[in-house]
Amino acid sequence: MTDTIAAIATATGAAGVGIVRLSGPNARTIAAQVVRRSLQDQPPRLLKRATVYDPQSGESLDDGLLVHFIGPHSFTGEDVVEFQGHGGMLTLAQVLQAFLAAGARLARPGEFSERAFHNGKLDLAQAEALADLISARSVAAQRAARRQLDGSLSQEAHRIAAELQEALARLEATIDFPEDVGELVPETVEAPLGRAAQRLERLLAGAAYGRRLTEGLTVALTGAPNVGKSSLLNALAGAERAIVTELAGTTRDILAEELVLAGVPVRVLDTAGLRETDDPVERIGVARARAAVATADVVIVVVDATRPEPLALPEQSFVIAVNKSDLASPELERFAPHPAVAISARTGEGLDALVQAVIGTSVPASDAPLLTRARHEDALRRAAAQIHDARVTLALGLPAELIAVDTHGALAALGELTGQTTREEIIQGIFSRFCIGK
Ligand SMILES: Nc1nc2c(c(=O)[nH]1)N(C=O)[C@@H](CNc1ccc(C(=O)N[C@@H](CCC(=O)O)C(=O)O)cc1)CN2
Ligand SMILES: Nc1nc2c(ncn2[C@@H]2O[C@H](COP(=O)(O)OP(=O)(O)OP(=O)(O)O)[C@@H](O)[C@H]2O)c(=O)[nH]1
Ligand SMILES: [Mg+2]
Repeated sequence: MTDTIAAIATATGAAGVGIVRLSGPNARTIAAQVVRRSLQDQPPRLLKRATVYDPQSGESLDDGLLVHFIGPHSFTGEDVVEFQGHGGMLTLAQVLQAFLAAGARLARPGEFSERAFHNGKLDLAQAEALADLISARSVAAQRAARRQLDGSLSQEAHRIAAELQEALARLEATIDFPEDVGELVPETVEAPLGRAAQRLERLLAGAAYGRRLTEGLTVALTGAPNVGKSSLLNALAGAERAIVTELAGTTRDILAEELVLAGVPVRVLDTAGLRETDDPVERIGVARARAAVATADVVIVVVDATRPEPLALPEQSFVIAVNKSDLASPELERFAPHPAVAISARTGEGLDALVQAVIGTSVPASDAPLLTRARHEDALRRAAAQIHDARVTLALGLPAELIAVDTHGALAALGELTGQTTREEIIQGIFSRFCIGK
């Protein structure tokens, strides 16, 4: 029999109210033992007062509200009981212990959502959206997660699948009933395949931005001393965070700022200017600067427009910011073929262009669903490649069987988005990265 699982569903820490949640076939009997009353005469989905008792000592642990849901009409699709008690680390932990002592098992991270998925309450993309919603660090990321949770991404996947099914129906009719259906009319297969390809392309166009929204980005500022790295950090933050002076070698420690740039959560690292120095403190700062730059997703190499010096370019993706454009007009050509943007940390000129270059992708304008994970993009790229193969095969006038194989492959890749065709290990990997109680 399926285990009945329990976990604290709310964040631990000082809080007004907190929830302990149970899900599984014994949820009601376990809860009845702990609150020492039957749930028989408590209607589902209705809150009622309840006191939780320690099953060993009989001592009362907390006084709160209890609600139960009868499967399949619950979040997980199983029987669910929630106790809403006083928040705080100790009380909720004691209530949880009482449920465990009465026969529940501690839930693994993501196990409630995993059960909701297996019971058809959520598809995989929606379950991922729940995790993304919880960890969203910008309003744009939160909105993307909400849209995905609503099922708009899944619906788009279903629309694409319907086009593929239409193509397959034509193909299979000519394969199975050649004498009734006659020759394949290529256009009847090409049209739905073309529409599917177009929809996929539109989704894939927003993938880079969507992934940045959920995953965020670490950006390091680097360059010679005094070029304006700290001034740029302050300009991006819109606040005087870093110390700025006209002295070279001002910054020593790494300063990290969590910003939201063009909707994307970005951790910006200001670092010490790179130079050879005898100052032992600055030397440590320079070593830390190099280490920080090595870990960044994108590096902004800041250069002073009044004395553009030769640069050591980083290994990873980077943008050259030619600063102090208010003092000297920057010659961007000298940095070709590398991406370079003229900016002034003082006047704010060029900062939007710099942010766009750093985010590395244009911000999609439409309200279309966004692909928010590498997993989605990978599955849809494989689907698009298979559709491409199917169309080529069709154009070459090859047998319907071959076109059908590619189209089936595309459908399978597409089904990974919603979990219809996703392997169990991958599904478990996805849920194991959720937080406890979700
Ligand atoms: N207390 C509490 N608040 C919560 C959650 C929860 O589990 N518990 N949620 C957890 O993420 C979210 C709400 N998600 C939920 C989704 C479905 C059902 C549910 O009972 N569904 C039934 C009935 C549907 C209906 O009446 O509209 C069903 O699907 O059959 C409950 C919560 C956010 N707030
Ligand atoms: N006119 C002008 N001055 C700037 C600009 N950006 C920075 N400065 C000036 O350049 C000097 C150095 O700026 P910082 O931001 O401290 O330079 P840094 O790269 O952080 O220097 P270190 O921390 O020493 O490596 C200061 O006097 C700033 O006011 C700019 O866009 N225009
Ligand atoms: Mg500085």
